[in-house]
Amino acid sequence: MLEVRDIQRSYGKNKVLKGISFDARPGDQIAIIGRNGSGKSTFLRILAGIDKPASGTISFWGSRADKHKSVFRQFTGYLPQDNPLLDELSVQDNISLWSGRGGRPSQELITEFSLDDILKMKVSQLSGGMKRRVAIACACVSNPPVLIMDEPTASLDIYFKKEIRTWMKTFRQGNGIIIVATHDELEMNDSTKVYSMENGVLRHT
Ligand SMILES: Nc1ncnc2c1ncn2[C@@H]1O[C@H](COP(=O)(O)OP(=O)(O)OP(=O)(O)O)[C@@H](O)[C@H]1O
Repeated sequence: MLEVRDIQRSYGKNKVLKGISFDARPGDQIAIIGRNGSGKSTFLRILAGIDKPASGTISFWGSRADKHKSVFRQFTGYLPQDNPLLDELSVQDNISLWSGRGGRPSQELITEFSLDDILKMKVSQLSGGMKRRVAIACACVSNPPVLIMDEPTASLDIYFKKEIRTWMKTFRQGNGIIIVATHDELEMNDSTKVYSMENGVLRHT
């Protein structure tokens, strides 16, 4: 269970988030849509613990995230909008870095994301779609119950889009929660709730 209450954030005089509140339950996919610059990425960074709100609270299964940094690490995987991978390292080294534990990624993760053939390749040698798939694998490496995804399929071809959407459905069927910022109608249609970010607040559509 994820509870978000009255999150506010400004950049200087620019009040970007004016009070964001919602709940999400296992199996939910919450889509956040909105115009460019409306604050979706700002909110997702706060949800992932990368950035701090000026006020408001986030709780994962009753644990207040602002009280303990480890709550974010335990409960969330985060896929940022831009490629978060280190291009000069191999796929395997990127995933190991993300896991924080070193060593080889689990066979389950390798199979799930079809990584076997590319494990030793440098990220710089991969296609954009494959980089996105590896970035999602990195976000999932510690098997988090909540996945925060910032435009996961933007710029992907229709085949990758379909595979990633199917994977997202499977993740939710396993009781995962997905919070996704998107401009993609199919991702909106897949979602259990769609909110629009307008003037710093979320409106149910
Ligand atoms: N680091 C920053 N410093 C100052 N202003 C920022 C910073 N990051 C974002 N902003 C501002 O906050 C507002 C929201 O930006 P944000 O990236 O969250 O929007 P978005 O909805 O994700 O946009 P897009 O759909 O284009 O990805 C914008 O006005 C942006 O200029």
